[in-house]
Amino acid sequence: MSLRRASLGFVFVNTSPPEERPFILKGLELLQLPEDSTEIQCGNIIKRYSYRPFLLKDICLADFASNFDTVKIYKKAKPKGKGKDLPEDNDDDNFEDDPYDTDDHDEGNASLVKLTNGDTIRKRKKKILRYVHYNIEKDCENYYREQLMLFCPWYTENKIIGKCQSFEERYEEVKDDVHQKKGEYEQNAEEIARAENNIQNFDSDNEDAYTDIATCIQHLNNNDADIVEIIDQNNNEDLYVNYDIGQNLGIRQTKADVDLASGNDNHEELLINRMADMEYRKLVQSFNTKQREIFLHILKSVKTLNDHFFIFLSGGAGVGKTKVTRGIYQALQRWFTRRPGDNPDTKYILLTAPTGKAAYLIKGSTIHSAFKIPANQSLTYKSLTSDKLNTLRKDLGHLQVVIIDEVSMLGCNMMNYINFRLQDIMSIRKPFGGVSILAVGDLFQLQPVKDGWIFLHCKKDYGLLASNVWKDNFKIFELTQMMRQKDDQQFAELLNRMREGKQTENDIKILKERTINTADQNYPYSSTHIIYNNHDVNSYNDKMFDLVKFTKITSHASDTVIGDIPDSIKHDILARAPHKAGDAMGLGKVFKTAVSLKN
Ligand SMILES: Nc1ncnc2c1ncn2[C@@H]1O[C@H](COP(=O)(O)OP(=O)(O)OP(=O)(O)O)[C@@H](O)[C@H]1O
Repeated sequence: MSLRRASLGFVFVNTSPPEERPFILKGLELLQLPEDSTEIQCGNIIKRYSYRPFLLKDICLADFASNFDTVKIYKKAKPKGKGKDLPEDNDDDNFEDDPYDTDDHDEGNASLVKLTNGDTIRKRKKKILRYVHYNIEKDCENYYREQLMLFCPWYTENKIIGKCQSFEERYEEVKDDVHQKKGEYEQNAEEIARAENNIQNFDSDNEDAYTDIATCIQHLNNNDADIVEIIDQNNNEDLYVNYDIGQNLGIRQTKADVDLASGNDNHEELLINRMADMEYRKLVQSFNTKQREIFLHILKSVKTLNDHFFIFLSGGAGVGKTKVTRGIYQALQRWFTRRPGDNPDTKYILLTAPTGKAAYLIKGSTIHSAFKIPANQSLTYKSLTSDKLNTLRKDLGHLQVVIIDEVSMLGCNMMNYINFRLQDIMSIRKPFGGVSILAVGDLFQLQPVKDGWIFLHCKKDYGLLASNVWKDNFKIFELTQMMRQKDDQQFAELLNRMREGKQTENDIKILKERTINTADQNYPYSSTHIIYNNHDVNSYNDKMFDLVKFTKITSHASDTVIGDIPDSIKHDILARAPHKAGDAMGLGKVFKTAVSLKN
């Protein structure tokens, strides 16, 4: 289960050796440090643990990280003027490293614990603990160091080893305590490790082991059989079936892979947050020649070139752009997290789209949210404050590839904004900060809203004088083979002819035959409607609402400000809340719905 959807929170402790741990630089307070000070890093869990007071001397890092959160102390101050003491966007304290863990508090709360560096923590609901998980066989010293670091109390990290010559030796001295403490966090850890080992060394002798760990195997086998059928329908079946993506990606070929290639599949990959290996391989095996070409080209660029790539993957409706993008995303995700100890949550690739709906369809993020671009504002580039930039760097600092779907809806000013934002995040003055871009879409489809086409010169930020990042950098790769099936295919071919203005008289006739008037008895009210402007959308929705005979509900929005802050500030915040739906990201004051209506 993805931990993002669990009811418990989780915390990741980076147990890599100190010299390999990334850190976040302090903001403006750096300027106030003495010249010879080396205290340039922001706080983090491990540092805070070493600052714990005597009262917590016996707790280990695992308990500390899992049980305690940092809190910000809110000093009650009398507001002097309108909006004067509104909470600020930036917190000028030492908690930039855990922006989502912090909580506001009054001074003098007895449940708070003060650390020796002045920070404050508070006991909260226990969180699930995640850490690097070194492999005892491949990296045993780091394995033992990690166990000691997490499950034995310490104050100075370089003294964890004690007087011993190796971490293993020290571990032997305290292993009973470590086991006991570890058991609280990892129940059945040894059995799971054994099962994982079995899966990796899968052979015919223990193939039944899968039924113990995955009871849904029969259901999956049935699904797989369907997918294999699709592969079999392909004219070049040998070519695809024998193509082994594993070799290309460094994934060892297992007995299960061989079985899969021969259609005899019974393998289930137990991985979190990504497509199962088996499904992924089948996806790649089903690519046609051109799809495979672009897929391999991108993989090769990532694996062999030090330089980045800018590719525009285009093609008409139904040529498989989305399908190939899914494959590329999965392949890159595996490539970037292939080393043992790589944190699977590190963002090396971003899957984005210009609108919420397009982002939802690819299970990605909108460009606005991924790059913290303010909505409803002019696209003149604004740098982030150093605190916000540090937070974003922490999240996206390892970025290697950005995939932008439905790129036709992305305007030239927005493209410019992304270019500058990535340069700021990566601190590299090269196009897109040295991050590769895969733009996917069809410029004959939807065009940008309130922005110019991507290939035009933008009019902001001296854009008319500058070169155009799209024209200067991007190379086009076009998919041409229509892959839609049966009835869909005929219609998609018609659309593709229209796309190029080459529609026939018969095409026009077919389209005209399909027009229907609202006065018609068979008018399909429940079909999706595309309406040109918001005003007509609202009238249509009101009409539908009136027509519905089932239970109707009308909700009126009411804005409230909660929190322990003075009333005058609450009023100020409320006064700033937008009233029009257009200013509130489409959220109106009245929401109407009814049983049987869908939005
Ligand atoms: N190599 C393939 N083998 C079998 N089916 C395929 C292949 N490539 C694509 N398809 C199928 O063709 C259909 C269209 O694919 P996809 O949605 O990826 O195309 P698209 O170019 O993104 O289309 P659109 O621009 O309309 O969104 C899907 O049903 C997909 O599963």
